Amino acid sequence: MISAYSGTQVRAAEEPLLAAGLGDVLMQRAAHGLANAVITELRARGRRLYGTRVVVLAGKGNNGGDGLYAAAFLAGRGMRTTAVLTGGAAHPAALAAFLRAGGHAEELTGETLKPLAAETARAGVVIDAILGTGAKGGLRGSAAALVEAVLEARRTDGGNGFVVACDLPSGVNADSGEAAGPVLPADLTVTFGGAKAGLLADPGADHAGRVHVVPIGIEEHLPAPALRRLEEAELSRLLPQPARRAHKYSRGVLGIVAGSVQYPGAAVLACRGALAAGVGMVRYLGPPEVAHLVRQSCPEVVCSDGAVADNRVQAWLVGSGMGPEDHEQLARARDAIQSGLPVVADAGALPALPSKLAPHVVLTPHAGELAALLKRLEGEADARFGDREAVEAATFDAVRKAAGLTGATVLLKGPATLVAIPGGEAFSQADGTPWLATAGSGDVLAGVIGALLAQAGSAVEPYRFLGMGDDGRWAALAALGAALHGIAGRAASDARSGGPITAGGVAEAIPEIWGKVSMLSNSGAWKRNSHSQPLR
Ligand SMILES: NC(=O)C1=CN([C@@H]2O[C@H](COP(=O)(O)OP(=O)(O)OC[C@H]3O[C@@H](n4cnc5c(N)ncnc54)[C@H](O)[C@@H]3O)[C@@H](O)[C@H]2O)[C@@H](O)CC1
Ligand SMILES: [K+]
Repeated sequence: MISAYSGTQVRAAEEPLLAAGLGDVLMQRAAHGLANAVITELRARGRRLYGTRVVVLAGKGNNGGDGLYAAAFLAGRGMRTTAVLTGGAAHPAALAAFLRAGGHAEELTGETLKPLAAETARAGVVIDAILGTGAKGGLRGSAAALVEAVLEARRTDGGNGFVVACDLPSGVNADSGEAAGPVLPADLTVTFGGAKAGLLADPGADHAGRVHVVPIGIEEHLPAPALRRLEEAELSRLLPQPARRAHKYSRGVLGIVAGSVQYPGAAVLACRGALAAGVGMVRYLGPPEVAHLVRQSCPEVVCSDGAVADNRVQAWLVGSGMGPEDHEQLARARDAIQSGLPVVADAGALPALPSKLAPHVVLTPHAGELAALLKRLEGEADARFGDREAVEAATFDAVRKAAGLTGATVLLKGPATLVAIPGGEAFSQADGTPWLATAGSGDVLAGVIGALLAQAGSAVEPYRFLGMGDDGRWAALAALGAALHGIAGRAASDARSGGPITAGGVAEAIPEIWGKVSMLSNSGAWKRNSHSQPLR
């Protein structure tokens, strides 16, 4: 699991070591980690160190100090290093070490801005160390102008140097991932002590590139993370396996209220997602025309046009492919949401939610749907997240706000899918491929999460190892669903040499992904499925 922290959490964890006079030691560890990452990257690209040009953009704080010490180390390895001092001053000891190592420093002024931007754009390696966790707002003034000029120079002259962000891309908010000003997108972010939450939430995640965490000795002082990302070991642990004496009802029955005469395919895809994700049985409730199509495509599904109360299920999925005119389906969706059972509320169910929900209700909006929901809840006049762009500019804040206002677990779909519960605990999963942005993909995801809710029952024990409160299990299941869906999408595309995929193709890829992931033990070794018989 990747654990990510707010800037404040990391700074608090540094406090005891700073008080013990270890500030410079921490900085040296960070700088070594950064320099080593640059060397590893150059070697992986088959580039020699000696003579390669490095430009470090160094702010006046400790982030700039890390960058300068790292550049000093690289200068010692024969790299040609220039420091651009963006804040009119620099960390004194780090600058002295950099100059001693043979580095060359330039002040950023109105006159030097253009040539320094051109030099940065041409450099083989750029270390972005303007701002770190001490940033207040985005890049401003001459540092902002420099980054804009570098971006422009790269656009026009095609510079393709490798950009490494020191701790986080400068101007990205460490807590939220927001970027109020220009940002130099990184190929790699080398972050210290623990990942910052803003590196796992868009738009910060988009700017961060790959994220590499360098331990610096503060780890034991870190609190529970602000954001978690499940990796294969946790996914393997969370995936349910049928008991030897399981029957279809004990394995979980999912009721699906989805699709409409206008969008019948959504019902089919939600059913296919659910069937692929291990549920014992799917019951479909909807208009006869849609039920007919569901029966044709998924003969495993039991269809009816009856009432929610007449169907014994362990969880519901409601809303995919439904519109405001589908009164009968919306009435069923409301009944399901009020049943007290775990529910996935998707698409058409989102505008019709009751005002107070609980974390066993999992909302699955995309950015546009989340904006509409927040606009309704916050009131049009005060809405900070009035449109899709506002949500996309601050995804982590938006999803936490929605969880807080509704009381539900909220999953915001995107390249980094975020899941939050009202208490603030959250997950970020980025397992997929941009090919997943295809019609019907969300219906499959809703089906997968519904299936996981149906299989989970009310048990809390299997989730304890995540170190979250009991309500966190709903978010964990939603994150597990997002991960399965993402990995399956990637596998489906890989099977076509990286080509496009369809929503149906994602559903088809899920069982094999499930099998592969569930056979990975926590130590990363292969294990036997719990239901398989020992071979003698
Ligand atoms: N505190 C520690 O013990 C450690 C800190 N480390 C590094 O230190 C960084 C944090 O250092 P600092 O607290 O000095 O903060 P930063 O280096 O992030 O920046 C602080 C400086 O930038 C200015 N500033 C803030 N917002 C600005 C904006 N929007 N535009 C222009 N200037 C702005 C501030 O006035 C201040 O002078 C971390 O990101 C990490 O890289 C590491 O060396 C590890 C140890
Ligand atoms: K930085």
